[in-house]
Amino acid sequence: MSDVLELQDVSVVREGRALVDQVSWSVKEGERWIILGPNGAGKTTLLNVASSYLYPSKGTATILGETLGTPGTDVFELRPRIGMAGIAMADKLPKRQTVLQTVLTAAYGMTAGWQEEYEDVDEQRARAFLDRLGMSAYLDRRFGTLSEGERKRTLIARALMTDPELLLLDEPAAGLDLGGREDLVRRLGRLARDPIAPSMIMVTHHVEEIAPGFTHVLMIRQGKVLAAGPLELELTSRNLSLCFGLPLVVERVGDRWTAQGLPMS
Ligand SMILES: Nc1ncnc2c1ncn2[C@@H]1O[C@H](COP(=O)(O)OP(=O)(O)OP(=O)(O)O)[C@@H](O)[C@H]1O
Repeated sequence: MSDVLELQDVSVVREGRALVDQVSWSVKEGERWIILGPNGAGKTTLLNVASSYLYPSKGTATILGETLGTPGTDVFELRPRIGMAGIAMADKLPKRQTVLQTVLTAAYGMTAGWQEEYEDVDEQRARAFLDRLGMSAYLDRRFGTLSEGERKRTLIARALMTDPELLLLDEPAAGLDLGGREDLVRRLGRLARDPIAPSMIMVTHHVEEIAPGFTHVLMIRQGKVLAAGPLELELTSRNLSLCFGLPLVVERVGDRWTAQGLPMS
């Protein structure tokens, strides 16, 4: 299996502080990773490196075989190979665009613009991805009028539109109600188990949001890797407690995970 992402001793330093601190991590083709960690741990910073939008201050980051900051690497060729769904992207998209337009513009590497002649085949693909994310009833709705959950599902459909080799999801279930979360987890589970779906990395704060089909976990705290490896081996009560800084018990229930704090003595 080839490497989709290979970080070697990567640090991201801002104002003298390492937001990501000497991280070495490799993601192989077909793996589906969860990044878990408390607020401010450096999860989004790490995802920004993986998306090629942030260069390491130290160390090397190789994404889909391209090493950032080396002469042979053109990030403008690399970026369309990476799908990214997160709040930062939502803010860049025009609120007046319809849901279908929002997804379609991704095929042309744009956030806006409806003057282009779109190919039928692209429109069919956009409709198919939106259908897969349960958004068929919203094709003509303006993006800015969507609920949090609907927006998140649209962004995932949009990220899939370029047929990425690597899909990055930044807290896709944040802000969703219980039904919305479970619906999204089910859809992400279907995607994660699809053998032709891209390699995936999902940032989350909650083990309950880990969809079946995800295979590995990276736990970070204060920019440092605390644990990295297969979920069954690394998602333990001990690691989770160290990661979040309080005693936690994690359990696997069927093909899902749940965690809770130990009662105070
Ligand atoms: N440009 C910057 N300059 C200085 N500090 C920054 C900068 N960007 C982020 N930080 C800090 O880096 C740390 C890590 O931020 P990051 O967004 O990666 O954390 P996170 O794990 O995604 O957090 P959350 O779970 O709250 O979203 C935070 O303490 C944040 O305040």
